[in-house]
Order: sequence, then structure tokens, then C-alpha cells
Amino acid sequence: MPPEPAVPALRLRGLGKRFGRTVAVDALDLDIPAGSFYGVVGPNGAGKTTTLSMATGLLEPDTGTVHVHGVDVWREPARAAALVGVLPDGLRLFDRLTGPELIAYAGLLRGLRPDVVAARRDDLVAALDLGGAGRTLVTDYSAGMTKKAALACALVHAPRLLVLDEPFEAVDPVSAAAIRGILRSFVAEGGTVVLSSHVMALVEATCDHVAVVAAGRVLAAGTVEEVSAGRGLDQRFVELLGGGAGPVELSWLRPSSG
Ligand SMILES: Nc1ncnc2c1ncn2[C@@H]1O[C@H](COP(=O)(O)OP(=O)(O)OP(=O)(O)O)[C@@H](O)[C@H]1O
Repeated sequence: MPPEPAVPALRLRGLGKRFGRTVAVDALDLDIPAGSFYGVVGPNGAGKTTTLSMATGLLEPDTGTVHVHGVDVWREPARAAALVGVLPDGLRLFDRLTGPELIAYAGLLRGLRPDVVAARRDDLVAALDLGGAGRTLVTDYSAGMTKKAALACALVHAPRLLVLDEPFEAVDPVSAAAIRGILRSFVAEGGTVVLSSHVMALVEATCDHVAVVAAGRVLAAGTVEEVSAGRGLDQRFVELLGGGAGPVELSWLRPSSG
């Protein structure tokens, strides 16, 4: 008998969302294999945030289904939520707390025991180097620090799947390396990471799989080698998107034109 096909960490089928006349996501199908480090790339307005929001139960799809490790996100939201950690785009946090307080609060909301919460909070503060901020409230954190605190909140219940919208945006290189290290060991231990990014070099260096999304559809998906087809992800991305228009000359911008 052939082996059972593996259940993907995330399965999107016929996913669709409109905002008025704008089709943000258009009958999108995608499988994210369990244990992969998956990048979702695409131009501005491609539908990445909308897709990831629907995949994680934050935004109700107009059409289609989402399964996380075989659990239907929209039929069994509590079971699915226990499996997923999310770093949404433009996240609103309870920012009148310190970072460690926020992490503990996230753990308690997830139903963890207080002693487990305290231990994990301390581990996450150390791993993400959030201890130096002392009693500073999250509202006074830099953008990168806020992102790290939000990532810690997404990790505290030990999810199997992490979905991260632009996790490296506004994060300094040292913090980005720390975050990458944490995500890599999460994947090495059997977890799955899905992240969206505009930065091809980052996806190429970090992810093993990639999907190129444009106009709410998947243009190409597979391992980074398959999708980049020996030409580098940046170049493939431009090719898949049709190269774009030629350069527009801004003659008035020439210093000599005044
Ligand atoms: N709440 C909303 N109301 C109206 N239109 C929306 C809303 N959210 C997204 N859109 C539209 O849906 C389309 C897809 O947006 P989305 O934010 O998902 O793209 P994205 O790939 O994440 O873009 P970016 O890389 O710029 O963040 C865009 O045309 C956007 O203007």
C-alpha cells in the first residue's frame, strides 16, 4: 500500500476574500508541509496579510477552507488556536504592560499554569534579550523591541505552527539574528514556520520553501531551489511578475534642471 500522504501543517483551499470591489485573495490554494520554513513573498497589495489573517482565524474568509494539522480553523477554532502562534501585521498589544508582563499575560490567556508561565516568560525574555528594558512599558518600546515581545507572546504556548507577518521589519540585525536562531531551532525540533516578507535575500537565506503571491493568487510554490530555478529568487520574482514597467524618468529631480 502506498504511504499515507503527510498532513500539511497548513492547508488552504479555494480561499477567497473581497473588500468591496477589491479581490484581495482569489481562490488561493496552498499546502505548507509540516516541518518546513516557508516564506510567502509578493508585491505590495498581493494579499499576503489577508491570506495569513484568514489562515490564523483572525479574518473570516468569504470562500474556502483552512486546516492546521488537519483541524478546520473555522469549525474548531479553539483546537486550531492551540496549535498556532501568530505574529500579525500592525498588531495591537496591551502595551501598558512591561514586556515580561505581556508575555505572562499571553501565557495565562492561553490557559497555562502560573508556574509554567513564569518559567517560559523568563526563558523567552533571555532568548529574545528583552531583560534590559527593565520596567519600560511596551508602549515605549522601539518597533523592533515591540516585535520581539509580540513574538514571545506567539511562542509562549509552544505552538506547532508559527505564522509571522513581516517578522523582521524594523528589527535591527542583531535582534534579527536572534529571532532567526529561535525560528531555526523551532523548525529543527519539528515545528513549522510561515513568514511573509518583501526581502527576497532574507527568504532565500532563511526559508527552505517559498510561495510567490500576486493579485491574491499563488504564482509559484515549492522549495526555494524549485521556485528560483537556478536564477536567484529576486530575478525569478521579477520574471514571475512580468518584469514591471520600465524606469520612469523624473526629469525635474535632476539637480541640474533647476
Ligand atoms: N481592511 C481592508 N479594507 C479594504 N481593503 C483592504 C483591506 N485589507 C486589505 N485590503 C486590500 O486588499 C488587497 C490585499 O492587501 P494585503 O494587505 O493582504 O496585501 P499584502 O500582500 O499584505 O501587502 P503589503 O505587502 O503591502 O503589506 C490590497 O488591495 C488592499 O488594499
